[in-house]
Amino acid sequence: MLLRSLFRAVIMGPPGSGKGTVSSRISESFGLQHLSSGDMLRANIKAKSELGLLMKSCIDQGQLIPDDVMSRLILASLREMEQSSWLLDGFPRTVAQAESLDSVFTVDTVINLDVPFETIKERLTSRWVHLSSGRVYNTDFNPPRIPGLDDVTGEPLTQRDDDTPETVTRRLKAYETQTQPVLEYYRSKGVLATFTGTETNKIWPHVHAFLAKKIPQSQQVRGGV
Ligand SMILES: Nc1nc2c(ncn2[C@@H]2O[C@H](COP(=O)(O)OP(=O)(O)O)[C@@H](O)[C@H]2O)c(=O)[nH]1
Ligand SMILES: Nc1ncnc2c1ncn2[C@@H]1O[C@H](COP(=O)(O)OP(=O)(O)O)[C@@H](O)[C@H]1O
Repeated sequence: MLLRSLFRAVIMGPPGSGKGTVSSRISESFGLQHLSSGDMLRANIKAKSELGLLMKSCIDQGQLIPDDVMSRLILASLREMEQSSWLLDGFPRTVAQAESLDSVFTVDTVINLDVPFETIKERLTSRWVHLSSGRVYNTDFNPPRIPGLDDVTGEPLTQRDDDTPETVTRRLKAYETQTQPVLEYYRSKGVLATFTGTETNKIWPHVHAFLAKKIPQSQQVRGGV
């Protein structure tokens, strides 16, 4: 068997900062497996499990899911990806979650998308998603080829129940109070890399150049941006 070193990364940033969009580009360029906490939660909700109902009520109110539930869910998935290089998107969102991740895995790098709140609010109300794949569109930035339909499957796109202006305000508040301390946690460990800007297409080349230096050449799928 060919042994190679594994690379484990986390992507952080306020809701709507472009984590999902940048994660897709990172997976495509560097072959990291993308695990999105929000996509996992929405899959649980769609399956209508009892836990899914609890999750939906938290999400729709713009609140975080309790740490113990969240850590169990994510760590179970990561244990199944023991042999993979991965990119975690949306987890950890609290210092307690970061500590539980740390107790099992070493995070090599944390990419922090630093996008102003004013920029984000407009984006989220024009976000459209394909629920089962997690593909994300925007009526201004990256519209689907046929309005309202997913480019790959042709299935209808939907808007998220938590992308209303009121819930976005609550999510940004939760980010400030509960998630920003996680940035400090990773900064003190020396693994935080912050990318500031208002446009994903301008931020992305910097993220690409940064990762190209960190990830062994053998793991990179494509060279270009
Ligand atoms: N106008 C604009 N929209 C963007 C940009 N980058 C991403 N988006 C859109 O903003 C919304 C939020 O992006 P997403 O990647 O889902 O962010 P996340 O919530 O951090 O995962 C989506 O509808 C994206 O298509 C950008 O540079 N400009
Ligand atoms: N790590 C987490 N801890 C607690 N709640 C979470 C976590 N990840 C996602 N959620 C819940 O799911 C919602 C949507 O998350 P996500 O899809 O990552 O949205 P966004 O990328 O727009 O911030 C969050 O507002 C929160 O209620």
